[in-house]
Amino acid sequence: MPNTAVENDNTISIHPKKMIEIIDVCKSFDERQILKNINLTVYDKENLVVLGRSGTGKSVLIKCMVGLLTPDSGSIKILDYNLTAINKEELNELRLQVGFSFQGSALYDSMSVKENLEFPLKRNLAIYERQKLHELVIAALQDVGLEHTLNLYPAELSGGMKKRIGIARTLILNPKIMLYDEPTSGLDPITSGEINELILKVREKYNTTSVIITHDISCAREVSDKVVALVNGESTLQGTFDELKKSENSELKQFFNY
Ligand SMILES: Nc1ncnc2c1ncn2[C@@H]1O[C@H](COP(=O)(O)OP(=O)(O)OP(=O)(O)O)[C@@H](O)[C@H]1O
Repeated sequence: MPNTAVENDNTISIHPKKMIEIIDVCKSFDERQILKNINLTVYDKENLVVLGRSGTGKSVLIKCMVGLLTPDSGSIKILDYNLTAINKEELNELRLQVGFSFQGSALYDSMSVKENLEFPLKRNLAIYERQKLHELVIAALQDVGLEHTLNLYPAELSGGMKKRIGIARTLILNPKIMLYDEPTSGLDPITSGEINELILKVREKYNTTSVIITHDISCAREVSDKVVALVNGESTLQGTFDELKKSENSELKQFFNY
């Protein structure tokens, strides 16, 4: 993790930069409380995995982090933006710096891979020059090892390829933070392993800070610096993968023994 060194007389103190800070976030739907006092901090270039069973509120949490849902209480600070007091213009600025890789890849079926990748460049960065678009699309495809799919359509891609193209489409805007929602769901173990490698490669190349939402234990083990387990909507279990593996919490034990 890179640190900011602050020199003060003869002493050097090290302050890792906070990229995401979530304090006491609660969210309910009707009478049902999904998130209960969630607290977590993600530092620069850190990979935080949010681990939890289906329906524990992992996607609700990630949606709160990009302003798609509003928490009932608590605060969310991302980069220098306070999401609980953000205006529309600032939210748009923030969204340019936060790449959200959706669970289902969210590719447009009627567009080729090339058109899918050009879309955010045109819409978000107003880049229309053909040569520039081509260079950026090829570079993003090279990053995920899929240059040869340029003219294919989503229906012609495997599940793993779709996930990679979804990541390329997010990376093309050069975000500071990557949010991955279930990056390995529905994939075989070998393809999942390739996606895990890609997540690590993305961090190295782009210096991204990442939040990875998953219920895939192998993914958590491979990519995490830190893990937060959501159990009954609470984030009380936090630590490294090995620390959480030793937890006596019965739900977490079942997870690790699965
Ligand atoms: N917009 C919504 N309105 C009402 N209930 C919702 C809404 N979004 C999510 N929920 C509920 O919140 C709970 C948590 O959903 P969420 O999608 O966050 O689970 P998850 O942990 O991501 O599960 P999975 O691993 O299966 O994707 C579910 O019971 C879901 O029905």
